[in-house]
Amino acid sequence: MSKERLYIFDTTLRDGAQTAGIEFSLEDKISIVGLLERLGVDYIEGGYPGANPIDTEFFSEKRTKQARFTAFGMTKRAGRSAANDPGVQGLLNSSAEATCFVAKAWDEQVRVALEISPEENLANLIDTVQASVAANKETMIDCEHFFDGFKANPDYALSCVLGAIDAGARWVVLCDTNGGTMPSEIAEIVRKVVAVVPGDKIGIHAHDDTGQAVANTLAAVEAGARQVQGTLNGIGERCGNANLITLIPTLALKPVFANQFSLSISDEQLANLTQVSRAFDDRLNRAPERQSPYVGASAFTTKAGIHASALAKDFSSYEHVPPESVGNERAILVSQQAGKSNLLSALARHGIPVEKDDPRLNTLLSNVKDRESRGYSYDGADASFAILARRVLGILPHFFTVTSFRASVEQRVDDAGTLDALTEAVVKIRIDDELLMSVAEGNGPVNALDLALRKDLGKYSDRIGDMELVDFKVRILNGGTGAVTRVLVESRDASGERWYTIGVSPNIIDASFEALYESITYKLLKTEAAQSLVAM
Ligand SMILES: CC(=O)SCCNC(=O)CCNC(=O)[C@H](O)C(C)(C)COP(=O)(O)OP(=O)(O)OC[C@H]1O[C@@H](n2cnc3c(N)ncnc32)[C@H](O)[C@@H]1OP(=O)(O)O
Ligand SMILES: CC(=O)C(=O)O
Repeated sequence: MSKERLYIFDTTLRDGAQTAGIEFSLEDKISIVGLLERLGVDYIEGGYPGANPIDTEFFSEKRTKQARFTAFGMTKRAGRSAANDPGVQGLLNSSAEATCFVAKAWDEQVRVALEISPEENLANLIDTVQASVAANKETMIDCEHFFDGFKANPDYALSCVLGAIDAGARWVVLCDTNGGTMPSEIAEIVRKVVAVVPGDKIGIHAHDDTGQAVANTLAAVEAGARQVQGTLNGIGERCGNANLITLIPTLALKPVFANQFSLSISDEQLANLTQVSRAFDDRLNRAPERQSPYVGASAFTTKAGIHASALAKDFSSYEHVPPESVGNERAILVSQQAGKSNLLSALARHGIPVEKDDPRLNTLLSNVKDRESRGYSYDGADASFAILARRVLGILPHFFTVTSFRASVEQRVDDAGTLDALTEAVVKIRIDDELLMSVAEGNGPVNALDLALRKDLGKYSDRIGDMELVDFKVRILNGGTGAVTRVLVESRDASGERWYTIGVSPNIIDASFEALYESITYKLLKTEAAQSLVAM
């Protein structure tokens, strides 16, 4: 059976640009087009030429290679022709291949917000579509407030859809502008529209004000709409738009949709999904949501021992799709919720072979659970787990011994009252029979300790030369007098690998030093493995 085509329309650069706190530069826009083309969407709505200098420049040339480059704007204003409307002409004279004009489809809103009659609004819509079609643009109408308008006056809302189609629009997009419509209402109204207009001319644009934009979009598709609009990671006005990063894999992988529809997105492009979503967050300078469907770091992660045991036998036990289909990874964590299956999986990841009936596994498991009850948290500190495991299994090489360390912070106030801080750390270590002492100044005690510890590591110095501390997080557990401090250190080296180590103590300096010490130990373990490979 041949499949029906479903079109993906991205509005990250237009509705997404209406997100509070997000402003795209020209460079951002160009780079985001690159991400969208890696995914393979059909349409990229690049913004609103004429509305601001960046969008106008963006539309001065064609920015897409495969996707239809689409310009957004509003229908012509009352009292002038489309030819004399600079806003409409801005779109028609742009490099866009397609245009998408917003027109109100709720008669009440036409009277209140535009202060014109519904008939005049409809005439503006029709004139604008005709002008755009005459300019050779693939033309779309976004029917603003369509669902609320349909509930209030279905005849008027439908007359906007029919007027646009008769005037030559390729698509009419039904917008849940206020984002308050329920999936069952969306389905019912879309069914009524596709009873009079072919579904392959109808699109859906849903906002997420009740957290149901994706559900509303899927309901519209099931009811007959054939173009879906949305944004990367669901950004957009107020609570955002339908999240394409959730919609695309659902449409591509879930049999209820995949058996009926084909998309422009290939399996190879779908496997870029996680990378695209994370690269987009990077560009927005924000951390990716761990629990995002399909692409979050936790999307295919399990902590529970019972689940890890079943996953080891059959991945589909706790995975609704294979993680690699969307470019994500499976992870089985070690924590208080773990069983031996979690340990075996984590040990295998670190290249430590242990049999399931090895009695040392029970010792390791009780060690993990005991330490977690004291504040350690190994699910975020995999490198510390590798060190603990090697220690308990008796296979941790002895690199060096810290014989003492000290950090001091001195505040000096000069005669003018200016405060000057001096932070210094001293670390003494023993390597074989050699005693080494390093002193360093830093911008805080942890920085000074880190610098002192790494300053002279004797025969190991050249093995840690490329590592650096990337992030440092402190958390106080159990407030009050019994408080302990948990420190998580993130490190990386020239290979690009990042690793996480943890320290716990009532004293923040001790906790930090433990995490720093383990970070260096992990790096030495890495290089030890590399050296033994070279020696082989
Ligand atoms: C539901 C949506 O998300 S629609 C997308 C909304 N996006 C944006 O507005 C972002 C970009 N917008 C802008 O930069 C500016 O609003 C501009 C450049 C488009 C217009 O700026 P201004 O000319 O100063 O108008 P302003 O923004 O104050 O008001 C919008 C005007 O358009 C009119 N208008 C709104 N929708 C439409 C429409 N579909 N068709 C015709 N006119 C419309 C309004 O009645 C109002 O007219 P008025 O100035 O006579 O009162
Ligand atoms: C056009 C649009 O973004 C809306 O109606 O929500």
